[in-house]
Amino acid sequence: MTPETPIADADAVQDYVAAYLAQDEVLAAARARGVELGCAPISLGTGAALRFLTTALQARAVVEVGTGTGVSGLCLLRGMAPDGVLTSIDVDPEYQRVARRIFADASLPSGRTRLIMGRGLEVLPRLADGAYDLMFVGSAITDYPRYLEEALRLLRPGGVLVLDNMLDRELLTDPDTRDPEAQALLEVARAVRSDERLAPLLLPLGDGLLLAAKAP
Ligand SMILES: C[S@@+](CC[C@H](N)C(=O)[O-])C[C@H]1O[C@@H](n2cnc3c(N)ncnc32)[C@H](O)[C@@H]1O
Repeated sequence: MTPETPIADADAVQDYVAAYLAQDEVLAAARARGVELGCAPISLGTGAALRFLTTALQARAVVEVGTGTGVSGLCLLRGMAPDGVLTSIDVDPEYQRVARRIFADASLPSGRTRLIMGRGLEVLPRLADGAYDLMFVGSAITDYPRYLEEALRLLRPGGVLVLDNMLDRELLTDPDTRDPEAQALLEVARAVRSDERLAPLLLPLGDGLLLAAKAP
């Protein structure tokens, strides 16, 4: 489908969104590996949004939690400045091994990516204050409220926090309101909305993308 084709139904909307993301062979391979390994790569629309954001921010330093097989990393890097560095954190060394290979296949110099193995909440406190243009988080939902605290410290003024899965239907329609993941989503959404230092924007892409820009 091309952007000129009329939109017929909900599935067609996803194709329509996808037409805005140039998915070359490397990106398609990263996505296929992610699906094969069961690590749920970001959606095409989310990828387009990440590339858009790093381009608009002229990002030179980005941090993400949840490397996976490198789909989100590739999208972020494609918008970043040519000498920009992506710091990507994951608990799983196997996923990071696959992502390292994908980044090499994309002809990215090794200095453009810094892959750190560990839990987000253990690694983020070691990173420098105010040094990042964008932080992307797509894993460990129960930790989201703590990621927000870290983002407020790590982002430069004008920097953007991007949280994925914010409209996860299964979680948000779960009748068991004590579910820790559902609680964490609601808590972080409330915290973002009520923080005067942040300008929020919720986009219905993928499982829901919450953007929060830190006031200059
Ligand atoms: C949904 S996948 C990420 C997909 C990736 N963003 C992509 O588009 O290819 C989630 C990843 O987060 C990692 N992960 C889970 N909990 C984590 C944590 N507490 N800290 C860091 N990484 C974590 C998993 O190992 C997995 O690779």
